[in-house]
Amino acid sequence: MPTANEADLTPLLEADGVTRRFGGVVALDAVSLAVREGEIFGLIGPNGAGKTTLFDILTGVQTADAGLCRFAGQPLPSGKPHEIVARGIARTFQNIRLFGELSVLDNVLAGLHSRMRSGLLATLVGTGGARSEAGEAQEKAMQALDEVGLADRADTQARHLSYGDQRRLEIARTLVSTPRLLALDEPAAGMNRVETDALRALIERIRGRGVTVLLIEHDMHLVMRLCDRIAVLDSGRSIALGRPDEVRHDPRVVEAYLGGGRT
Ligand SMILES: Nc1ncnc2c1ncn2[C@@H]1O[C@H](COP(=O)(O)OP(=O)(O)OP(=O)(O)O)[C@@H](O)[C@H]1O
Repeated sequence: MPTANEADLTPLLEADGVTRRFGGVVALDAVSLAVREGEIFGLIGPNGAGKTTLFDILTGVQTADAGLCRFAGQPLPSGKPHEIVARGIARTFQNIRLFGELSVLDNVLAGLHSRMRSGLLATLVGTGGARSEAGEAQEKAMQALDEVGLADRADTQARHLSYGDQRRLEIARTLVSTPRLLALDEPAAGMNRVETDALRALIERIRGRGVTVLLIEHDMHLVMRLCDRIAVLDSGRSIALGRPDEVRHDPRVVEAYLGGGRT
């Protein structure tokens, strides 16, 4: 049972009975969870558990067959990623999606242009309004790069960044939309321990600014140290939810990870 204090915490993002099928595969089977404002919430589970599918539905990349998602108490539009970004949810993807030939700064600006009033063409042509808007965008992009520790690499081509830095650049791209909730899909994938520790400090800094963080992650060392609460999915069902120390010792979780030789 939640304590009185815990019950008082308002959910920011809710999934309520979310179901998704692919032919005969039930990727999500009436999954419900609530991410509270200001927390770092981890979504874990063995391969194929349904984590990415849930992430995709919460961020409008896929639509649910049944169930509802709410953000700040309002139903989330289904299958409309741009509207969802406008509501204050930003996300990264499991596979890095950068423009390798563009500079680090331009990669962040590319994320901003879609939201600028003047649009990319006016900015390139250089109309007055577009110029001042472009100046603001540049400033915002540099702030985001500073926040992730990449300001000194602004002119470097993205493809020359280390893997860990590319992942941090992806986070910078999301920060320019000043999200209220940041959803990170396997942010530590492919990172070494030093990079992962830096990532953990970065995510804690972002949360320190009041941003709620939801992440999918396979790196248990990171998840257990970083997250306030964790939900565990297995075969499309939510099998456990709680603080890291509660989840770690839950027999259903141990079975999900170790049963059947899965990792
Ligand atoms: N586009 C699709 N078409 C058919 N089946 C799919 C599709 N996307 C996901 N699935 C299936 O749905 C289930 C959940 O997949 P999902 O990718 O959400 O799991 P996951 O927990 O993110 O796994 P991983 O940790 O390996 O990324 C799996 O059985 C998967 O094969």
